[in-house]
Amino acid sequence: MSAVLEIDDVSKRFRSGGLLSARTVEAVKNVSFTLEADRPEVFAIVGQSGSGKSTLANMILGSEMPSAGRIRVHGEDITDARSARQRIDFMRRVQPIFQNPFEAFNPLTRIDSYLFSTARRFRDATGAKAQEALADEALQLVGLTIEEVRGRYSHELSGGQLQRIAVARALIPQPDLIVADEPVSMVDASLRMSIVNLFKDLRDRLGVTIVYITHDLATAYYIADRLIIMKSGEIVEQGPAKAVLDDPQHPYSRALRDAILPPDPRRAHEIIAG
Ligand SMILES: Nc1ncnc2c1ncn2[C@@H]1O[C@H](COP(=O)(O)OP(=O)(O)OP(=O)(O)O)[C@@H](O)[C@H]1O
Repeated sequence: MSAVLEIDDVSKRFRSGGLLSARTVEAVKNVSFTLEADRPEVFAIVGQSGSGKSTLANMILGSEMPSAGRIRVHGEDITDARSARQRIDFMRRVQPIFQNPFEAFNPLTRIDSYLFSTARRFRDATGAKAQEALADEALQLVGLTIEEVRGRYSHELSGGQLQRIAVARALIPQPDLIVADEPVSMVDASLRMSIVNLFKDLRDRLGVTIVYITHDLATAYYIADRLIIMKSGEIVEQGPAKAVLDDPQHPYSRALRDAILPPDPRRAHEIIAG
């Protein structure tokens, strides 16, 4: 069986500055890892600000192209030119969750219409009834119902509820890979744990592989099966999340861990809940 995701020696360089002050930033350098299809997991990409996490996420989502290396989703090279049909198929299989749920929804647009249009676009649901049924099914997977959401606008819902709805929207296309970039950092501490647990639940109940991008070692310790730790675009350490964070080998990972995790990291859940 092919891998859900193969990142093969991927690098990304950006040119910035003006004509006279042009410089090149190596945001991601020679990163490789594979997420197997027969083993759904939460795979964390951990690092401080500027370590290249979002650039890597954007390349997995196809919104940035690598400067070098290959990215394959189910064996298909997404760095190759693709037809519109292939692009839609890719978007169905790989769904993003972003940091700020308030920015994910236009305040003037009813929240339910996002779910209905996703059902129309990715599941060919043409009638209102079919769209509602698919929206409700996805909302129930995240602990909500269509009754709680129908006719409402983003300002009428909490950050935690909106992030659940963003996850529900991402589930409608029935993806096998979700790329979540700092999905709990803008959610109230009191609701953070429930969102974090939701990702574990999607892995276990639906078999969805989650790429979880974070600067927060406590949530990574709590939910990730495996992780990579990035510094200045490079992987400095990788492996099973708990083994790496219980006994980090690289000085950078040790410093990160000592700064963020409690002396007994098994108490990470206390930090997440605030
Ligand atoms: N479009 C761009 N043009 C120029 N430089 C960029 C661009 N995008 C990112 N970079 C640079 O690449 C490096 C990695 O940035 P990136 O946003 O991927 O890091 P990050 O780990 O996600 O950080 P954060 O957690 O702050 O979002 C940084 O030095 C950043 O300034």
